[in-house]
Amino acid sequence: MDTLRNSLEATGTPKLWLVVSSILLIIAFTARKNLHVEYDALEPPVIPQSIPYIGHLISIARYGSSYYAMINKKHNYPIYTLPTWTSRTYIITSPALAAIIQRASPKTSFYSAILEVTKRIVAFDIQSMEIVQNNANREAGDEGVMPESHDMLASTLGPGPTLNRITTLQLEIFSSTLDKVRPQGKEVVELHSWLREQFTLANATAIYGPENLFSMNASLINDFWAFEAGIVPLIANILPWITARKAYFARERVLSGLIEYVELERYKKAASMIQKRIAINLKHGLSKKMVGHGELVMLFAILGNAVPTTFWFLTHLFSQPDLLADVRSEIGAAVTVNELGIGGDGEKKIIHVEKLKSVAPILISAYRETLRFVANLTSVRMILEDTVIAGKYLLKKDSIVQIASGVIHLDPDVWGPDAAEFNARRFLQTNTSEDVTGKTTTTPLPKNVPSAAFRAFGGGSVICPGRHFAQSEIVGFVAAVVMGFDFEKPSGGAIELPEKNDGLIPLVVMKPKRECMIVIKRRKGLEKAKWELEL
Ligand code: HEM
Repeated sequence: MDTLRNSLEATGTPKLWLVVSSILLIIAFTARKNLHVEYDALEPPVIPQSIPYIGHLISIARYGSSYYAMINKKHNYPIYTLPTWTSRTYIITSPALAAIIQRASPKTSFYSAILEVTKRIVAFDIQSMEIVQNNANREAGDEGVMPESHDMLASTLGPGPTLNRITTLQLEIFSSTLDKVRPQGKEVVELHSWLREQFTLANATAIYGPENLFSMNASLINDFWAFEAGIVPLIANILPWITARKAYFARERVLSGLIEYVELERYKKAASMIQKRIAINLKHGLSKKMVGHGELVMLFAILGNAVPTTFWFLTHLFSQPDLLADVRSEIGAAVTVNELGIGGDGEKKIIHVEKLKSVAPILISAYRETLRFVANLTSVRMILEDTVIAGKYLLKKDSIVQIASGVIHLDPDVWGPDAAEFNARRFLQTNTSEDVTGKTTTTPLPKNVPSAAFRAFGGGSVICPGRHFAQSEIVGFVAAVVMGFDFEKPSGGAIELPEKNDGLIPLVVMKPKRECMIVIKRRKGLEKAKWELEL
């Protein structure tokens, strides 16, 4: 308890694992009798824990996703059971078993697993939870908040004119915000914060319209990221106004902005996917206030992974000068040049983002490799009925299954002996068919790697619907930065790759361990160029 007090006094916010472990320890000793869990001999092997009932929970809170890697190093099971509190979680580390679990089945459910977490993220009230949980697993057809919202997002964010409209707008906004970045001399920026600034308003404007909450009140941008940084303690929900003080009050302000957005019907100027989403929620009886709350999880989905993915994509490119030169030369083939008209100064250079798919295979391969390298999000499902998978593992009703993407992404048996290294060319293939012999293109998966092994966007019926948008915006943005700017260390020379933080609970793509200060400047000889992104 002294340690807990010291930690509180030193930081104002205690470390989550300390709070969780202290509280769980007290409850465990008082409620010992009710916590006994029987295991069936057919369940996956049980990993013993050092402290009864709570050992794994404390370790997950303390070591985050690296705890799964630690267990894997010791046991190397394709699936195992982690006893947790009054139940168990099954952890899958084999792509073959992941493929079985992510297949649509009435015995497993994504929504039953995530809606409780969503409730804690967005602070839904009890009535709203009843509404969103109603028919979430399509027991009675396709009506209900979750089925309708899922189908609508899958269609509006799938390839086609609606997606093209949002992407075009997003790229236009990036072109104009990047054009305003004209560093004077040796301008030093913290890269992650700089990217948050570039993405937050651009995404919100393209998707939530010109009257989005951040355009109406710019201070909410910092509040959104303060909420995001404290999302795990908010989900733990143990006196969050004390244990996650900064995030809790920042979320209150963002929620007020979202409620105002809905009440004043500012969404009427938003992209059609947001208009439709809000219409579905209102139709099913959510109050305007709770519809506002619901948009917080959407903002989190849009921004939470795109920003850190862009961070790693850029740092990998700028820390390897040879790779950077290769990528610049590839992107050059997707650029057309126009002289600026009267009053213009320099050249207008247009990067054609769709064209990058065919002319810039190393760039696209490096994007996928970045995702493999840093996306350690676990896919979760709830087991709705006792079920046996692969003919031998019994999974018990009401348990959670997690697919440990971080472990699968770095498994040498799946990706080869260099699995732990970043290889920008991993997703390249040389065509052998007669018409295009010798032409190098990007492949979704290297030879012999099963599709369930690339887990950045999850898989199965709930695979991330934003993946097409994410690729265009991230690849487009990175292409413009690479062509227009140079990054250097403040002390000079190529930047160093920051260390990944794998010690957090994996709700989003990994973040860097420390701040990453860089000098940003326009490329020599191209200082006056105006870069534009077109789909
Ligand atoms: C690099 C960027 C991104 C990554 C790595 C990512 C990753 C993921 C993952 C892992 C899931 C869960 C799938 C599963 O468990 O099988 C997911 C779901 C989701 N993502 Fe993304 N995402 C990204 C960008 C986006 C963007 C830009 C949007 C919106 C425009 C978006 C919208 C969603 C939504 C709405 C869901 C929930 C799907 C459902 O309810 O069926 N994501 N994403």
